[in-house]
Amino acid sequence: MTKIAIFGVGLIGGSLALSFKGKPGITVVGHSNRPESVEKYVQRGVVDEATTSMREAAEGADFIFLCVPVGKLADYVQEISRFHLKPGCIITDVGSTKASVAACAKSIDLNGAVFIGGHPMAGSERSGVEAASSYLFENAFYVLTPDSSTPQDAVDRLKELLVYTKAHIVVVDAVSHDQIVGAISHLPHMIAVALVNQIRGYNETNPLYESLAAGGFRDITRIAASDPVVWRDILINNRSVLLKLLQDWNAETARFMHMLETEDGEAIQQAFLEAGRFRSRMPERRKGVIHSTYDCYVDVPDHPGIIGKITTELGNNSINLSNIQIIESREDVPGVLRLSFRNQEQLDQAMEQLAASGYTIHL
Ligand SMILES: NC(=O)c1ccc[n+]([C@@H]2O[C@H](COP(=O)([O-])OP(=O)(O)OC[C@H]3O[C@@H](n4cnc5c(N)ncnc54)[C@H](O)[C@@H]3O)[C@@H](O)[C@H]2O)c1
Ligand SMILES: O=C(O)C(=O)C[C@]1(C(=O)O)C=C[C@@H](O)C=C1
Repeated sequence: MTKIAIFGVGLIGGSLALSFKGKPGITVVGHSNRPESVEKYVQRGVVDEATTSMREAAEGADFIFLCVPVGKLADYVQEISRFHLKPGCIITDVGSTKASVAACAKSIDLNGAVFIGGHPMAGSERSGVEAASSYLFENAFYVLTPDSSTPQDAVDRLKELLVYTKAHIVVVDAVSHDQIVGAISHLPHMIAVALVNQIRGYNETNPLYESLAAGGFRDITRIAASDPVVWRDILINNRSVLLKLLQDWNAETARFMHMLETEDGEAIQQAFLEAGRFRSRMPERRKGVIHSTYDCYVDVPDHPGIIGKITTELGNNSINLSNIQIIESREDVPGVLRLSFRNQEQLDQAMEQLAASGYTIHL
């Protein structure tokens, strides 16, 4: 039996547990300090067993996944390495920053275990085990950050296990990881939060800001609703990278200020053109909970019960939705729903069914 221990069965830990659970020869054990959480994990069927004892979860494990906030990773590595670990046990983490946890693992005696940093590049603004999904990592990149002293057979064993996540494994060094992920994930989270707070300020004196906020504002600010503790830890941990990135960001906004001050329409057009070209090169392949390649948009009258009506109609025809999202909903005007499916066939069937029922569908 391969024993997998998961510390921190939240969005990411729970999604990993669901990817592994029920696979041949695998048993998944979840850990939480709180007895009520332990009960919840088992009741929800996310893990095979759960315990409040760190020792019980860690000892005998072939793989240990640390899925707690970044600020707690070093404590967990230190605490776990004091137990009697199975020789060759692989300790890995899912933290959104990699350099500090790698340095911590390198600085202590792991008692025969091997540490390999990891980071699945998929997630959501939601948190907790309630948001976990076995599909979260499908088609996403999953970064591993071994260094030159990491035994190759351990890296291979971890890669073999991660096949169950259906993610694409990519090996990057920890420092480059923090630099790149700082730019494509941490900086956007700061910008989204700053933007929402800016508008929240205006809204205090005029609530029309909130009412009129439509697709553009929602698209760019979804991640502003992310977990405060998780993001506090990420940003503080990667602060030296982020301070430099914010300087570059200030230079970008200064460029816009200059274009406006000088009424330089050509430069504005050029900025949109270049951004649009780069953006369109990005493949729409990150499915996870939120992203799906098999999406369609449905115009719906904005009245109570419409979501239930559509889901029932699809369910009655054996068409399974993977996600449903309200893109736009305003008083007295039609709203837009994004419907996501797991494959093209289900999408085609749904579009046919809903069109036959008189809905207007867009791709
Ligand atoms: N949210 C994302 O999109 C995302 C994506 C990839 C990686 N990550 C990383 O995954 C890790 C977990 O994030 P998540 O989104 O699953 O968060 P989450 O809040 O859903 O889960 C965190 C888990 O850690 C536990 N925990 C243990 N000690 C804790 C403490 N002191 N404070 C708070 N929680 C504690 C919580 O009970 C919970 O089970 C983080 O290191 C994060 O950087 C997050
Ligand atoms: O999709 C989201 O909501 C995410 O924030 C996922 C996201 C990202 O920024 O892309 C967030 C943090 C990670 O560590 C990896 C992925």
